[in-house]
Amino acid sequence: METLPYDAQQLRHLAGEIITNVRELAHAGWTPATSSNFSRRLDDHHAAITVSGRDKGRLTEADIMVVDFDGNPVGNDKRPSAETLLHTQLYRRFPEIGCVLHTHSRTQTVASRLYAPAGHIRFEGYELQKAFQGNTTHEGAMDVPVFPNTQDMPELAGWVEAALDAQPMWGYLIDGHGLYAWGRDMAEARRHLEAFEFLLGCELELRTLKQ
Ligand SMILES: CSC[C@@H](O)[C@@H](O)C(=O)COP(=O)(O)O
Ligand SMILES: [Zn+2]
Repeated sequence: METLPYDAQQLRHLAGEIITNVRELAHAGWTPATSSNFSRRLDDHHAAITVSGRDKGRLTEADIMVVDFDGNPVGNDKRPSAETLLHTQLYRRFPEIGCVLHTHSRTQTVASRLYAPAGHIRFEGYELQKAFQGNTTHEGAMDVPVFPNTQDMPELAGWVEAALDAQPMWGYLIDGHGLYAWGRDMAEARRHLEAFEFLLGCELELRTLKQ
């Protein structure tokens, strides 16, 4: 029998966790038309990630595959998410990161369009800023980068890398595309994702009300 370079039992556990959580995100309408992708760190060299193009609301174990941190399939010949590099760059750079979530909600997409010219969106004075790991107060500003969209993943990953050099962050937007958020485990990454969604929604609503 082939010996796999990762723990197959752990993969099954993480795949189950991805399937359950992503089904909930899909039912919230955050993964329209097969968009979005999701991953968990397996170990120091491998991640479990969604196969490209699958309906994220109906994932099964067959829709989760293993890649190395260069984005190459390991132990399978499936096609990993088109945006695999945006996941693996985080696992490679931050050993503490265990989960990366990418969604395409309407709120995220509209906000990305509105704030792309500024290059960031600022959250200031929200109690929910404390949902982000390390934040202990609503005081102070939190800038979430908004990158241009491109199909050139190494280019996009380069912009993300530069932003990570400049400031601690738990997520970013891509113009006309969606949101990336991450955390040490699934629960933390989801908390961050939900906090981003809520705060972006508040900013959009305030903009409308103020007009
Ligand atoms: C279906 S359009 C969205 C895709 O182009 C992409 O942005 C996305 O989020 C999903 O791509 P995938 O390759 O399935 O991981
Ligand atoms: Zn996407």
